[in-house]
Amino acid sequence: MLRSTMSSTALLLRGGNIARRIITQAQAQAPSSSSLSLVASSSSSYSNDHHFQMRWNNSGRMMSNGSYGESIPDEYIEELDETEGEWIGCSKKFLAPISVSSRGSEILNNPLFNKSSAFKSGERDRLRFRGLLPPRVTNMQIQKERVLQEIRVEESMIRKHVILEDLHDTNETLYHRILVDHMEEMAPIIYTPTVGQACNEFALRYRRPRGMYFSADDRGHMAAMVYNWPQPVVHVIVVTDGSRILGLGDLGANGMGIPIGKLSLYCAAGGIAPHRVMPVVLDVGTDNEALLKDKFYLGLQRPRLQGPAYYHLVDEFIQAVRHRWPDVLIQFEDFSSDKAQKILNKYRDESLCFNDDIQGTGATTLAGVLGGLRAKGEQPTSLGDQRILIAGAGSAGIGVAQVLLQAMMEHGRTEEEAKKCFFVADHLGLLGTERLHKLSPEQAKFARDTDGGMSLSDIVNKYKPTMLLGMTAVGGLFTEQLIKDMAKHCERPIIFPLSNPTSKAECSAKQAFEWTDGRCIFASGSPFQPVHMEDGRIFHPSQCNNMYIFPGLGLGVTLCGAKTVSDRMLNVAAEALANFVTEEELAQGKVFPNLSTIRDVSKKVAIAVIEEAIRTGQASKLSQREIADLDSFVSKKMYDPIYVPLIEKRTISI
Ligand SMILES: NC(=O)c1ccc[n+]([C@@H]2O[C@H](COP(=O)([O-])OP(=O)(O)OC[C@H]3O[C@@H](n4cnc5c(N)ncnc54)[C@H](O)[C@@H]3O)[C@@H](O)[C@H]2O)c1
Ligand SMILES: O=C(O)C[C@H](O)C(=O)O
Ligand SMILES: [Mg+2]
Repeated sequence: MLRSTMSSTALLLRGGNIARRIITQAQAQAPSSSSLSLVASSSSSYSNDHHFQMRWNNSGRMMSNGSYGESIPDEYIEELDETEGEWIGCSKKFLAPISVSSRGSEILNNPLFNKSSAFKSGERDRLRFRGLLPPRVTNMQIQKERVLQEIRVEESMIRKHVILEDLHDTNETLYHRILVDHMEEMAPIIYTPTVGQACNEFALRYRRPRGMYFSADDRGHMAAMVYNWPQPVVHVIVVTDGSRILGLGDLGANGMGIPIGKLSLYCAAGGIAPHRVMPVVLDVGTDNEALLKDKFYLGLQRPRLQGPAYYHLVDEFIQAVRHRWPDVLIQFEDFSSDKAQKILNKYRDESLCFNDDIQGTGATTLAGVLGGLRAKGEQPTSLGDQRILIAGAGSAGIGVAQVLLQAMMEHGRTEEEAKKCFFVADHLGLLGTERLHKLSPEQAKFARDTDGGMSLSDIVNKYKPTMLLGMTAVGGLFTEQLIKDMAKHCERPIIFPLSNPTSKAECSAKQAFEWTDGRCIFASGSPFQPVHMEDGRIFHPSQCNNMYIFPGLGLGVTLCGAKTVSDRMLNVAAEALANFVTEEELAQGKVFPNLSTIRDVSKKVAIAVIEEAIRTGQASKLSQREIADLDSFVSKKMYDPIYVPLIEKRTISI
């Protein structure tokens, strides 16, 4: 049964004694290293929570183990081919099987377990679906190539999105593999900007259920409803009430596309296992006239709940999920700004939650700004010397202002000094103290004593800002004149039109580079193609999107057992992201790392967040051993989409 050479060894491990035999063999062939590790990992494919690792030294003594102690349950070994269980590189990673309670067509129809044509012959017999699949066995590589081919010949972004979401509904492992391996190409399809169109057309394209809906008609039932969710453990929830989907406004229950897209990134970029996430829509109605009349719309066709009734519904939802999953991270997403900050303020100190549009965007933008300063040859301390014009005083604009202010204070400025750096404007012009009574406490902090109501162009000409950040959801707001005026006063203006999707960007990358003669430092919320200037120069625009922060932040807080998300965590996350940008990238005009590195970025962000949690005594879940080597702890916990051998539960349980 046991193959004798390491290179081709691929074994389904089922016994402690045999495991030792494998190790002995492996040792014999191991390079000069003093230890060799056998990692039996079900975390790699299905969860972050079952994982064991054993190390033997060269004399055959076990050096360390994981949660399963010294021996693996006494079963037997079965030969498999390389794609089922395999030794990977010199880390000699070995995949343990997953035991599943279903079999036959149930498995084929379960997107978490389905491998489609890649089910091996033995597995087809073992799980009793021989004959239910076409006979030829392929592998994941071939499957991936087929899907990529299908996506690449398709020109329409929304059709590409549909192809990928169909795959998401049928084979999550392959779906996430494709995202991990081709993040730069796939992110704009499954996430921003295409997810905006997917939300607009959500009801029209609705096929299979994904996520949970808690509606105004479910009041009083939510504590019971949460038990309808099929997974016993959930680590991350992304919830929206659909009231401000990207810059597209109130899309009601159609907003479900956003939690789905964000959670795909949690899995592929942040290494959270797909069965540990739950997308949620709170359907409190909609004030979108078109949806109220749309016969295909699937949400409640009545005006939105307001006032206490609204907040009671939110509260019932929070209590319900906390009751079933006390440690779950709740990410609030795309709530309209009048509600977003209030909800965050209510829950942030008592439970593990954060608002991505306020805090995630703040941390991401801080990282981009620090990158911009580096590109200009300036130190982070010079943040407090900047003049920052923020167009848009909603949750995003004020969230960014708050995080930047905090960072300035960390670099030695007083709050009063730091506040002077900001010029925050909304649709009525510069926030001024004369309208304090109409501003939220968070906005009021940035109101200026003079020039209240001043227009963007007058602010630029009078105060000569060094940075222009757009979070207005007004496409084209940054006109040629405005940008040219910026560039007149500042050698290298930082220009970030952050509104999404692309149609709402305050200006395009091409416009910003052309209007500043290539001098600006640019990043946008939605992606733009490289800009080819007439003189032959090529600029590579960066994407300043909160996807660089939330997956790693979520991974960090859930792994370490943090009870809350602190401001410092966001700050260290931003610094970790900023430090990830290489000199080479900066030289190309980029202030964010390539998306292809996002898993490494998320890991660094997670480690920074965990270190902060350790510092403040919040890392309740971690052992000393894990704390001593956070890098390998986090790496091992990250979900990696690969096919793992499946066996029937009654035969073995590990
Ligand atoms: N890049 C990212 O990661 C990211 C993150 C969060 C939000 N966003 C985007 O930011 C945008 C805003 O989000 P929000 O939640 O703050 O929305 P919001 O509607 O609450 O805020 C918009 C703000 O823009 C102001 N505004 C409107 N017209 C203006 C004008 N002509 N001049 C100046 N200000 C004007 C409004 O008064 C309001 O203060 C959205 O498009 C969203 O997609 C991007
Ligand atoms: O969803 C995004 O792409 C970023 C942000 O959360 C937004 O609301 O625009
Ligand atoms: Mg958002």
